[in-house]
Amino acid sequence: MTCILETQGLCKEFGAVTAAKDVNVRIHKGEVVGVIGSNGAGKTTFINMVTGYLKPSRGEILFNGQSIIGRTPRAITRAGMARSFQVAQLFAQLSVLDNLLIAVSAAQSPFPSLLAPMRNASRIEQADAILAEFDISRWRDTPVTAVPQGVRKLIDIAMALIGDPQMLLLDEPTSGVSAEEKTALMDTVMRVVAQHQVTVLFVEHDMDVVRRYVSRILAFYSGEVLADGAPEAVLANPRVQEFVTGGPNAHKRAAQ
Ligand SMILES: Nc1ncnc2c1ncn2[C@@H]1O[C@H](COP(=O)(O)OP(=O)(O)OP(=O)(O)O)[C@@H](O)[C@H]1O
Repeated sequence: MTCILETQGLCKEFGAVTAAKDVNVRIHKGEVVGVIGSNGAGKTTFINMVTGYLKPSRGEILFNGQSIIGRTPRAITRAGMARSFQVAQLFAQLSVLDNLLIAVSAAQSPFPSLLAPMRNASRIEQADAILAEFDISRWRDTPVTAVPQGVRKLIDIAMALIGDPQMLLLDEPTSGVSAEEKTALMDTVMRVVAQHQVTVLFVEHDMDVVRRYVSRILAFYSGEVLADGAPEAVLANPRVQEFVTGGPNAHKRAAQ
């Protein structure tokens, strides 16, 4: 299997707080990896370092074998690694189409000009195509403020996919989305990323979602990788049950 992303001895301290401690991870092309961990375990810190939003205190990050330490988020996106955020980063007053046109324009030009017309036929065609892939074309001309939370999440992920990345990092794609909507949302996301043959790493708190979609789990605790492997093995790991999931039947107890 070809390694697409590797971290070596990745560390991050915020004053006295250790948010990442000697994180060594190898992600292979085509994997769908779930990142789990309780609040404050270091999941977002890991994603922020890998995507250039946060400078590691120490360690190395290789994307397709090349060091990306010190590169800007924009340079990392252009190299083929895109991301979405816990809270969708959208222009709320603009229509869904206009948000996508901004992403298309940014992906086409390294220095998008404010004077260049954003609405040209080929850009609109590209934006319409991705809306159709995510099955959200009916929201095309609606301002983002008026669309449901689940659709906002899809728009954010659609924007990340515009530049045709090789790898996509999703920070809590189902946060803020109702339990009933989660499966439909993730079914859509996984269908589209499979069509684009993108390697995916996503942070998720809902173990039902994790079990359903991932081929591998990375479990974080206190800035360290506590377990890394097949979902059944990681979720059955006593330390993961103690520090991350709260026991084998925690999700059933929480629902009672
Ligand atoms: N900018 C920052 N300044 C100071 N401390 C920070 C900063 N960002 C994160 N931390 C701390 O680093 C640790 C890891 O935080 P991180 O946000 O990565 O956890 P997380 O696993 O993503 O949590 P959650 O599930 O709540 O999003 C926490 O103790 C957090 O308070």
